[in-house]
Amino acid sequence: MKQFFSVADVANLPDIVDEALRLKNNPFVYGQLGTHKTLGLVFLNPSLRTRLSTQKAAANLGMNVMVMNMDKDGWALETRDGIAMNGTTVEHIREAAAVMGQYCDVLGIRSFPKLQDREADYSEDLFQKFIAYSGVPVVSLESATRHPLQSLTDLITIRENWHQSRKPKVVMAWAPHVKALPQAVPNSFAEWMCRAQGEGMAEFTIAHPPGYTLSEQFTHGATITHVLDDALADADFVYVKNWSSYEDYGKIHPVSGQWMLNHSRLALTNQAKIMHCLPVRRDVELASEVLDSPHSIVIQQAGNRVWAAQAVLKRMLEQLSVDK
Ligand SMILES: NCCC[C@H](NC(=O)CCC(=O)O)C(=O)O
Ligand SMILES: NC(=O)OP(=O)(O)O
Repeated sequence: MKQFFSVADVANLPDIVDEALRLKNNPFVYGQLGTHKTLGLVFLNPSLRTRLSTQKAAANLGMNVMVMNMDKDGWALETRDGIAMNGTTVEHIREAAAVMGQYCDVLGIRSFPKLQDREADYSEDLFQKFIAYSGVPVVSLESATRHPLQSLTDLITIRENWHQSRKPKVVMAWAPHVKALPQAVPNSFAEWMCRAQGEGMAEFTIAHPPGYTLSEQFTHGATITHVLDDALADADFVYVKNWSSYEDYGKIHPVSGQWMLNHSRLALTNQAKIMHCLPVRRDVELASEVLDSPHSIVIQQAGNRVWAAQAVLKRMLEQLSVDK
């Protein structure tokens, strides 16, 4: 594996899920694989889970890790070509990424969308330039349009919590929020679940209010409804997430009806397990009574971030030794 940006970078979905679960049972079995290899984690936005779980995964593989909070500690980064840098930006991504590639064998980068210009965000310009100029394998720590380490984690967590022979019904339910959030997490979850559905691993439904349709490139094959209660009927897993509008890009539209999942809504489901990538705003996105109930698997889900990251880094390290 030379990059981890989308589900398309995974050749065999069941294989990587199985491998992550084997690593969970036996975390240190590849403890020498990363000896004398350095992982650089570059953050242009805040993070708790991604930062700590990826560091821990790398440590389990014997790697050294360096973390750079580029937004706070780095020089202001320029990504545009063909302009004189006579303003506030100090260092061009051409040099910055290339220099980090000199110090690191694998790089991870987190870069959220600005939510102002859809075409610019969805071009993934910064991420693609980072890959192009760093010259080393790059793993997404959440880009403008996707969060693949989260989505792999989500698949692992569903697998761990499903013991029946029929396919689980997985519902991604839009939830309210006070500010405009990226579509990266829901795009990515949809992209991974549509692939899983295509491979007979699940049935996937998305429920959102009118005006919150995601780009079809991520949701192709999913059942989509504007009626939350219809979606919740017989659901085995409910993945709660807010996102801002893709159509009226980055905007929040007023919604009618009650979209926050609470106990009475939960009663419509098949005793569903409740998932959220976190951080979650209690009693805005999701009722505390649900978060604090045995239905919630959000902490287990966050814990599984380690094994997703470890499975991905392991594959990148194996590729490095092939390319050597
Ligand atoms: N990495 C996980 C989610 C990150 C981001 N959430 C946030 O920015 C929450 C901010 C707040 O609640 O103010 C998102 O939804 O894409
Ligand atoms: N779920 C997730 O990516 O969390 P952080 O933003 O804290 O890394």
